[in-house]
Amino acid sequence: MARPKIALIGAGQIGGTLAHLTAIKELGDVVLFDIAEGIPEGKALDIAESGPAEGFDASLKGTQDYADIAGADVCIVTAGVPRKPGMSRDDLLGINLKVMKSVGEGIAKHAPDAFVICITNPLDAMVWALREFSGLPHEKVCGMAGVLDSARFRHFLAEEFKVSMKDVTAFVLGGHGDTMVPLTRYSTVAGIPLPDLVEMGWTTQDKLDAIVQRTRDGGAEIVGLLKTGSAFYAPATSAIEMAEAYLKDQKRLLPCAAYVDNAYGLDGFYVGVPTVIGAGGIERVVEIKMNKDEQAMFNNSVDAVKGLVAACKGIDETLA
Ligand SMILES: NC(=O)c1ccc[n+]([C@@H]2O[C@H](COP(=O)([O-])OP(=O)(O)OC[C@H]3O[C@@H](n4cnc5c(N)ncnc54)[C@H](O)[C@@H]3O)[C@@H](O)[C@H]2O)c1
Ligand SMILES: O=C(O)C[C@H](O)C(=O)O
Repeated sequence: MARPKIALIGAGQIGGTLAHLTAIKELGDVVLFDIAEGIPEGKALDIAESGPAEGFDASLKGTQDYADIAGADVCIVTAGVPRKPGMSRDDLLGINLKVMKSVGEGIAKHAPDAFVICITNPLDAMVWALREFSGLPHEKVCGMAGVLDSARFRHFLAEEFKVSMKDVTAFVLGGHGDTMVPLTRYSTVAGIPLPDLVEMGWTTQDKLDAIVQRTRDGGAEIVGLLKTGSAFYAPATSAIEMAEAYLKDQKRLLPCAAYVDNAYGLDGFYVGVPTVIGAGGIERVVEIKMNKDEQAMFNNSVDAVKGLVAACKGIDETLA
């Protein structure tokens, strides 16, 4: 049986890391696409040359031709521009919307059966636009953010509690922006919810609040340190977790930006929610019960994404 084909649209910091992880984990053969001549070819060759020492079987090809992604099983989209210190993700909307148009058309023409994971920011609006431009089924187009934001939350919690991050679970829902919603009641250490851990004296409410805020600012913290771009190791690893869930039909329950219809009070809208990812793509949107405060934070986040989607429609009339 042929190996799965993974097309990576964008061969920058995340694209290159995705290619490396895909090869090391032997998820399939890789096509790295980018408009920058030489970059995808150079990264593909460099990673391929690491194969003998690492011991993986995967072919890697760099290209500027969308025809090379033909028949891809998975497309992961990072094409576009990252933010710099002082910018918000939303400042990228105009420039990256144009990129989503060409990428959506390329995927529609050459890989219409692929499971598509968008990473480009501002995430929730870009995944919506990518789906519109590509015309692919909603369950085959999603965005990566919740896995990353939850991983950051888990890391900070594991440090605070001095326990293995393997035992920490967390859910961050809503849009991937300043309004994201880290849900403390649904985040646990080995099944013990965070509010109980506060009562047990493992931490204080103030410290937990600070960790929640650090999670919300997680992307900006890395941008402030790197200065020339944004995070790429954890984002790539998070997207690979989603791609693997699809390719191996794992039925993982992962938070991601998915098309929500008839749940969470939404009627056909992309935002971060818990989903089940398997061979069918986004097989299920899981509607969890929220209390009044959680619902208010979620609604606030949805409103922020609605504003960005409206801005997209204002820029490109084919989306209106
Ligand atoms: N969703 C998330 O959680 C998350 C996390 C980190 C970064 N991001 C976003 O991911 C995107 C990529 O980040 P990065 O660090 O890899 O950036 P990068 O600048 O290193 O790479 C982007 C690549 O896209 C290419 N590109 C630009 N226009 C293109 C087009 N029309 N077609 C194909 N390729 C094109 C560029 O040549 C470049 O190589 C940014 O928008 C960033 O904000 C999102
Ligand atoms: O913060 C950014 O600009 C990149 C990404 O969205 C992140 O959360 O790391």
